[in-house]
Amino acid sequence: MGLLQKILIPVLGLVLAFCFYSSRENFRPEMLKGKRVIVTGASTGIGEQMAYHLARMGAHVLVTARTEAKLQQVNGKLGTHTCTHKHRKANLTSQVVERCRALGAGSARLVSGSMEDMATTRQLVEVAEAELGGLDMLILNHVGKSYFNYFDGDVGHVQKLLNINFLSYVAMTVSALPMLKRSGGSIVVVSSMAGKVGFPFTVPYSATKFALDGFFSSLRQEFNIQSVNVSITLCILGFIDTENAMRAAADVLLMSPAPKEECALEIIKGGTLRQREVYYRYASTKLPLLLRDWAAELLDLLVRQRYRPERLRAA
Ligand SMILES: NC(=O)C1=CN([C@@H]2O[C@H](COP(=O)(O)OP(=O)(O)OC[C@H]3O[C@@H](n4cnc5c(N)ncnc54)[C@H](OP(=O)(O)O)[C@@H]3O)[C@@H](O)[C@H]2O)C=CC1
Ligand SMILES: CC(C)CCC[C@@H](C)[C@H]1CC[C@H]2[C@@H]3C(=O)C=C4C[C@@H](O)CC[C@]4(C)[C@H]3CC[C@]12C
Repeated sequence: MGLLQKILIPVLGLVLAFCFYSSRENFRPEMLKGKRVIVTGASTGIGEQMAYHLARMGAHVLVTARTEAKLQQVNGKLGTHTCTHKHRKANLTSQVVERCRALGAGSARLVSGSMEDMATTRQLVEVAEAELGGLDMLILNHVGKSYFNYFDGDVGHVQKLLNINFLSYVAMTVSALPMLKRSGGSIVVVSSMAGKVGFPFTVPYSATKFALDGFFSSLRQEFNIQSVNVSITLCILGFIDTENAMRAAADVLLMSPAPKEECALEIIKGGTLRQREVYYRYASTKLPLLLRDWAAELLDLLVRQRYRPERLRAA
């Protein structure tokens, strides 16, 4: 009996775990060929890298961001295309879009507008319907600008950030759902470790990311009960080396960031395989979360030890 408990049961557990994981479908880039995908917040960072991966895989990509320099580049000249409309619809040439086309995208187009305004979300989805004739994957990735410092008591900023980082995700989902139901498509929600655990210096941002978990994890349950064939993948990311993140936090954090290119690919893989959650990097996100429910104070302490508050920039 002793031998059975010590050796056989763990071995059986390992065999079962191996069978479970190896029976899962493997990712192949061809899975994205011809798929119609929206990537929000794709002018920089992880969103930009996702657009390039999707383009290489032959997807039809529709990228969004506000109208800023990088997306205003027309025919190689920065800022020559001045925009008089609040929301420029469809088919604008941009740096990111140009590169997507060069990389082999089925098609690539830009729709710009601020996600602070819920009317924009509806317009974005309408353009997708008109131009792509449907939608297979909605990747919600954009985030509004915030500060990396002690909470400053600005309630208006929390509200604004909730609009951009949370409510617009809800509104985009509601508008895109009929198309996603028709295609049996996927919703990919880019969140953060800061949406699972409280970290210092990102109070408003963290609130918006926790809200995403509440909304989309509940919605996933309802989809399941109602047999709605639309997957929801919540992505839990650690520190990633995007320009904005590095500028805000690299001096203060005692940890090395993971590469945005690999991060972008892992998000696409997880969404395509219809995984419930993506953890990137796995070891530095999933493992600390094991502590969260059983030794929360220990996790809080370990986290604080990785911060250098004396290096915060004066607010
Ligand atoms: N980098 C990191 O360390 C981590 C990132 N994440 C998550 O990954 C995702 C991407 O992060 P990252 O690549 O670093 O972000 P970036 O700051 O590089 O990109 C943010 C994108 O959102 C767009 N955006 C900003 N404000 C608005 C707005 N009001 N309306 C519409 N679009 C807007 C920006 O374009 P524009 O300004 O032109 O509008 C840009 O394309 C986010 O969801 C973030 O929370 C999670 C954990 C860690
Ligand atoms: C020690 C471990 C348990 C892991 C800790 C990981 C922590 C430190 C990681 C996980 C998520 C990360 C933040 C994030 O999600 C997004 C941004 C936005 C960007 O513009 C500025 C940087 C910032 C605040 C990241 C800072 C570092 C965070 C808190």
